[in-house]
Amino acid sequence: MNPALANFILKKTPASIKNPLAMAETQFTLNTGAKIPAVGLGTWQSDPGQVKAAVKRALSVGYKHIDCAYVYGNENEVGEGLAEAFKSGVKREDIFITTKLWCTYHSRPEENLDESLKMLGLGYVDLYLMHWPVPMNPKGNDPKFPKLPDGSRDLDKSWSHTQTWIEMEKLLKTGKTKAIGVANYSVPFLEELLAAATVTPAANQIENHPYLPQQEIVDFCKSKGIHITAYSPLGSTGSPLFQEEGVQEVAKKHNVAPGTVLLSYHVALGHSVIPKSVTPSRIEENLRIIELDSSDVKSLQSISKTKGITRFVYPAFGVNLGFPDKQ
Ligand SMILES: NC(=O)C1=CN([C@@H]2O[C@H](COP(=O)(O)OP(=O)(O)OC[C@H]3O[C@@H](n4cnc5c(N)ncnc54)[C@H](OP(=O)(O)O)[C@@H]3O)[C@@H](O)[C@H]2O)C=CC1
Ligand SMILES: O=C[C@H](O)[C@@H](O)[C@@H](O)[C@H](O)C(=O)O
Repeated sequence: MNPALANFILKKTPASIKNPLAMAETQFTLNTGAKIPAVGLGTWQSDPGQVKAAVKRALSVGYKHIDCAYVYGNENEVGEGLAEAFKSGVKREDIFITTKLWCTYHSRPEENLDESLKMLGLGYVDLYLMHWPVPMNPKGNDPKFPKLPDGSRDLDKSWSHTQTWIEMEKLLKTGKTKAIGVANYSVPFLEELLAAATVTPAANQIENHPYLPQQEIVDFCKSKGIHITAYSPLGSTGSPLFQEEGVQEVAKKHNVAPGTVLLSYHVALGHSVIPKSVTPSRIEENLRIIELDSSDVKSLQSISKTKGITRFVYPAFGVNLGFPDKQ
């Protein structure tokens, strides 16, 4: 452990909180039998110029899990950070790397995975996710965000997300990914996928926090053995959930920062969580996970009943993705 961090934890940890770093080392078991670390570093909107240092820092202070995506446009730099971490002794087999298939590659998952692996400088990833269940035109006017003349996203209506999944299943035999999963799947989309699937997704990565509990998809995934990874746990850009009074109350009770509560909440639920930061002190801070009791969890889960539902990430695909708050 980084001595500076150990010192920080010792000084800041009230006696009632048992070893928050050990809590951050929690792992969950996927339906493949592999372990996924509870806490990972997010990399969306982590600028080139910053993300290499962020990845290096994270791995040096104890992160074992990095969340990436082709569409983030920074996998090259994430790869540089990984390479430096490997040089300083981190072992590939000790860390868990997720990346994601972008929408314009739905009919060509292996091609997109190969591009990500090349940029990341890896021979395999631990988890490959379908980023959104929405195929976009692979031959449109932009390789990532093709648009129609009216400005709307150019979707590939000749291809279905279930076909994409069947193509993704084939990746398991290549050894280029250890597991496959989905992201941004609602119950109706997941039902459709499962009806066509031979392999049950290992994970569903969804937006999840006290303003968006998504209990219906969380329960559905649990019933099917699909692990939940919570994205935008702090409310995404600018971490707006730090200002939420209900979160602050629980933070005050435990004498920790609101971020610790927002992250510990998912670990208490048995979910992984992937906060993004490029700020060294925050990267370290986000490894602090405490044990929340059931009354804390209940009070965090009830916040949206009074404050309403807020979904921070909902790209304008122009498609009904089946989430109840968007009907
Ligand atoms: N599958 C999908 O479609 C999606 C996946 N994701 C994944 O989830 C990750 C996390 O979600 P994201 O939307 O980035 O948002 P987060 O909820 O992780 O919030 C990130 C923001 O919070 C700030 N922040 C981080 N830690 C702290 C802290 N301790 N105190 C104060 N502020 C803090 C960051 O600032 P700074 O960096 O400047 O420190 C940044 O502005 C993404 O990076 C990505 O990997 C996210 C969205 C969609
Ligand atoms: O992972 C992060 C998000 O899903 C992000 O990739 C999308 O919101 C993308 O910017 C889009 O506009 O479709």
